[in-house]
Amino acid sequence: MFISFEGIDGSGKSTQARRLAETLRQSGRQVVLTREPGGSPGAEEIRRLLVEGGNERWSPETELLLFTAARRDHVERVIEPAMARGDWVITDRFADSSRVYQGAARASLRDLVEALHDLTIRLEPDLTFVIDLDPAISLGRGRARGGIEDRFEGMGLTFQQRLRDGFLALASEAPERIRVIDGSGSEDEVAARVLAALP
Ligand SMILES: Nc1ncnc2c1ncn2[C@@H]1O[C@H](COP(=O)(O)OP(=O)(O)OP(=O)(O)O)[C@@H](O)[C@H]1O
Ligand SMILES: Cc1cn([C@H]2C[C@H](O)[C@@H](COP(=O)(O)O)O2)c(=O)[nH]c1=O
Repeated sequence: MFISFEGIDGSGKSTQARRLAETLRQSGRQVVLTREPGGSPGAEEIRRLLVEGGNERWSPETELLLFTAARRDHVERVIEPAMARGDWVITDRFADSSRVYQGAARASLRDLVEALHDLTIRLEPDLTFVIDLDPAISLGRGRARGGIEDRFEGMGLTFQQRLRDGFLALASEAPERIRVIDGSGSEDEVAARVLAALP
């Protein structure tokens, strides 16, 4: 089973991905918990290029190519081998992040995002949880981690609202794969909603 967690910056994806992995491990399953951009040594190097780039270093097209190259390596080196072993794979972000951040909210690269995905990735999660949260709340969960996430968070409330709309639009296009989880309330409350939405 291949599961992705998606959503705007600070919505609680990493927390919920980790909690689901812990719950599944407690029930005896082998689980690989991973993330994007990154998840494999090569993809983590590409993540550093994106982080160190700052806002001005890469054009939107180059940035999309870097995210896609990182994903290709992650799929080849981590996700597919884990699935071949029969492990569960839980990833904190996958292709829907490119669809929304690069394809919908930031630049008009939607067709290129899909073309690159079809040519080089050709894999979708069995199940995707979009952790949905009002950006006023996620931005309020103030963190200053100094990384790529801050770059997008720094683009403000309007941008984060566009991202949220993008994830909700994707969910309505693929209801068989994507479950929207209310990300408000305590960690425990959100974790219970995720578990209740597992098939
Ligand atoms: N339900 C919750 N209520 C309050 N705080 C939360 C909740 N879930 C997570 N947090 C806190 O909010 C912050 C962001 O959570 P987390 O890192 O899980 O989000 P994220 O969506 O993975 O963020 P990013 O995409 O920016 O990496 C963390 O400090 C985390 O401890
Ligand atoms: C996979 C992927 C990610 N992004 C953006 C989304 C976030 O702002 C950062 C990653 O930060 P996180 O704290 O690790 O979630 O990168 C993107 O724009 N496109 C992508 O494909």
